[in-house]
Amino acid sequence: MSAQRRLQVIGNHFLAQEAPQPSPESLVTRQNTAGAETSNTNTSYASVDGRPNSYGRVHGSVSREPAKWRRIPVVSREELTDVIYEKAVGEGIAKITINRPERRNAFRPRTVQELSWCFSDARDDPDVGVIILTGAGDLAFCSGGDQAVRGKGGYVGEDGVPRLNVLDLQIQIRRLPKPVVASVAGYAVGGGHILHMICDLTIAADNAVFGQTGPKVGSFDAGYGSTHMARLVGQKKAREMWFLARLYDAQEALRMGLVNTVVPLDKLEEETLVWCREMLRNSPTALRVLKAALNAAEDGQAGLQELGGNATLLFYMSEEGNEGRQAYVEKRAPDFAKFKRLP
Ligand SMILES: CC(C)(COP(=O)(O)OP(=O)(O)OC[C@H]1O[C@@H](n2cnc3c(N)ncnc32)[C@H](O)[C@@H]1OP(=O)(O)O)[C@@H](O)C(=O)NCCC(=O)NCCSC(=O)CCC(=O)c1ccccc1C(=O)O
Repeated sequence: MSAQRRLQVIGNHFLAQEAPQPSPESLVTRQNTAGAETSNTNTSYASVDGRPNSYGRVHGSVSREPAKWRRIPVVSREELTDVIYEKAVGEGIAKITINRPERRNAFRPRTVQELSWCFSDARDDPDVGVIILTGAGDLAFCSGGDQAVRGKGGYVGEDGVPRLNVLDLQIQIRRLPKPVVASVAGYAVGGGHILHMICDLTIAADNAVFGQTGPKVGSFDAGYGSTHMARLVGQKKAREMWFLARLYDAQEALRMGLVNTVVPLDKLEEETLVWCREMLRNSPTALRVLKAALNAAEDGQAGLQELGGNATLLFYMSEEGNEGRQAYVEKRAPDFAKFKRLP
């Protein structure tokens, strides 16, 4: 441990002991003004006596400071028009913003293509540990497919080809080996609702509105959009959401298990950053394998392939895995006998 880090840890220990202790009430789940449950926004950990436990003493609390965003205007050699892509300076957070507020951030094929490029960049960047997906402005996260460019076989881009390329994007987010957090203000409806559901976590502003509109406009998602929804909210509620195509406010979405927390609109980015920073403190491999495992429970053979890929990655990083490769390169028999067969 570096001297600087050691000093910081010792400092945190004393700070935690000497700082005014949060009251037990501030540590438990609170009621917001609407009377519904919101998760604690203090980022204190629950503790038996209201005092920070040893983890809290060592690590201190998570910063609520705004991030300093660096904009990346060109990705995959393409200038972004429909999406804003940013990375937080000095911390492993990437933010991808759907930027068509005049259409409530509806996506057209180009939007989806740009989102895919950004997610791909964030996946490949070893300094990025968590990715935020959000929408420009306060009125919408995303209102789904842009109905103005919907043709007979899908959404039509400049090349004139009809596409449903958002389905590929859903799979990309699902399989991305880093947490993806939806930060939702305003409407998350139609295909936009599916995008937030496919993200690993959803932080909702108190003005957020959720729901499927497909059956009202002649569309449906019989893939993740319905089956993953049923895993989140249960079969009855999923059928209600799709068959009636009603819209639900943020508190209702929280009660249904569609979102992780609800915060005041002006705290949305702050709270999203806190959740990201908290995850960034944790083992990236643990998060990666957990995401793959949770996916595998739902995704059949494709999910097992993803989980299996993680097992292979870890094996390639092990001495035993390298002994096999090294022996082949050196044209000798591998000595696997030296590796213990653990129970
Ligand atoms: C989102 C609204 C409820 C917001 O209402 P409001 O605040 O009153 O704003 P408006 O005045 O309605 O909207 C402002 C402006 O934006 C235009 N707009 C909004 N949404 C869209 C949209 N989706 N497409 C095109 N344009 C949109 C609106 O027309 C206004 O423009 P003006 O020029 O000022 O008139 C409300 O806007 C609303 O209900 N929007 C439509 C929501 C909707 O039905 N979305 C499509 C659902 S279907 C879908 O997303 C399928 C997606 C898909 O590709 C798919 C297909 C198959 C399988 C899976 C998928 C998948 O996505 O997963």
